[in-house]
Amino acid sequence: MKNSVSVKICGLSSAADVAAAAKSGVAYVGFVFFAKSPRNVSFEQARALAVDTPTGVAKVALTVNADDAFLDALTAQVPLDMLQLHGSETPERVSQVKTRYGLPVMKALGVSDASDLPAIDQYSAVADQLLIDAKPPKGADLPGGNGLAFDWQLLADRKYWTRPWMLAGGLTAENVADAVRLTRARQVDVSSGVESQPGTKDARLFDAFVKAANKQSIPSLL
Ligand SMILES: O=C(O)c1ccccc1N[C@@H]1O[C@H](COP(=O)(O)O)[C@@H](O)[C@H]1O
Repeated sequence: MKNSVSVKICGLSSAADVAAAAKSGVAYVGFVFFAKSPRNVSFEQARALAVDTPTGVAKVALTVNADDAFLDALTAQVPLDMLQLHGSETPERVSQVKTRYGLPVMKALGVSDASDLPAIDQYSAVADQLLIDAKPPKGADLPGGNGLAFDWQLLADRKYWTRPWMLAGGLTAENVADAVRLTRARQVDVSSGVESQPGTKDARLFDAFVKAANKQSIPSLL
């Protein structure tokens, strides 16, 4: 049966991990293009991984405040299905990227308290998808991928967002069912939670994560 909560595993850097993620039933695989990240991959590495990604699994490139020169080179060299903008890109920049590259754009937005929620609406008007992640701690090297969760209760009473959205931040096989139940997320994203150490995925955790994400799913009426 098809998973009703779509899972993205981010920060993949080996062909074996991409194959294992696809076998676990993920909807998306993510490749990180951010030099400071332990999950950073080169365009050449990503191209090889993307070419081998099974049809039906969307290939997402995660970038952080990337300029046009970087995105021109990335999109020319790596076959992609989506761009994930994980920096402080403005709504105007999201629109520019969408127009220039003709790819769906997912904008990541950090949440630590209720005051972070109104800004999400501005992006809802321009991005194809939203990714709601924990805000990184002050002074952190990485704007995401820190294995930190935020208070999911903040999303429990949210008003309707007009775009599909994904929940991220500190998710693991142990907590993702609770996160889905509280937030009613239909898509979840994980990186650190399926790793044995930063940057090293543990493919044995992929199945457990995908299963746990779907544990609380509402049964289909069909
Ligand atoms: O994973 C990274 O190294 C990374 C680097 C820069 C920006 C975002 C990054 N990861 C994204 O962060 C979230 C949450 O990750 P985690 O599960 O808490 O480790 C996820 O969207 C990753 O795609």
